[in-house]
Amino acid sequence: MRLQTERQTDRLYRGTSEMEEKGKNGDQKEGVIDTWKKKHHQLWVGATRHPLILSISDGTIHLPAFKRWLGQDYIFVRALVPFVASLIVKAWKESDDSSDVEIILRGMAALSDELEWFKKQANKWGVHLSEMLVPSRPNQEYCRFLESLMGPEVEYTVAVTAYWAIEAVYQESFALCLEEGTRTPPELMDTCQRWGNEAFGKYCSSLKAIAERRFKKTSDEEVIKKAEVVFLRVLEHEIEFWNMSRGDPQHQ
Ligand SMILES: Cc1ncc(CNC=O)c(N)n1
Repeated sequence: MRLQTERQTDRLYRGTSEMEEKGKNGDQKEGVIDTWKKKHHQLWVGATRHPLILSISDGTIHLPAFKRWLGQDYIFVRALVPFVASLIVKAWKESDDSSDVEIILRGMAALSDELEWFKKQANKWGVHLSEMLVPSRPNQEYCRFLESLMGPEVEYTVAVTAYWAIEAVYQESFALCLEEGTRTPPELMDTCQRWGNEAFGKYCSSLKAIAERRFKKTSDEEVIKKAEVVFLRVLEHEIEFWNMSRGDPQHQ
């Protein structure tokens, strides 16, 4: 069963080998993003090695926390769809490389599959995804932040950096839970596979390569500064989102 999920997800994210080469090249030499990851190491680790993720990987996760995360994340992913749609519009209008639209479109297609996956998971765990489900404050704030990035005044370079960061945090977080020697509960493996799988890792690399290519081409330092701020905001929102799922009372 798990193998099937893996293959499905793999297929969703797999691009042409040309796209994947671009992804690999993005990893080769240190770019702007790797510099930021080092410069803001604490925040990066805070978002990608959060206690909630560590509790999955060591098997001590509490089921209510997982269920809270599941319901809230479904709300978030629904809000991610119009953001990615706005990014496609920006790529189409502003990008110098026509493969960008196709790369982002694959992410969009994967979100459609993902919403179905959430419904199945909700069923499995007895989580109700109806209108009854109230978005938590950190979730509302994160969704509002996404909305602020959808306007035409936000540059493609800035928005694609945000998209990369949103996806990369989940990829790195859940990939940790799949590492050898971890004690991830078997019933949570499909969740960890969803974002931790290698094909999704490559997909994130191709988004990173787009951002890096844009940084190289721009002569506007302000845009790079704005992208860095957006990168930091994503990390902060991700940390608050994990905190909320964990059930920290001040984050409800
Ligand atoms: C809060 C949050 N951040 C990132 C992701 C990953 N993107 C799409 O699924 C997610 N599902 N939820």
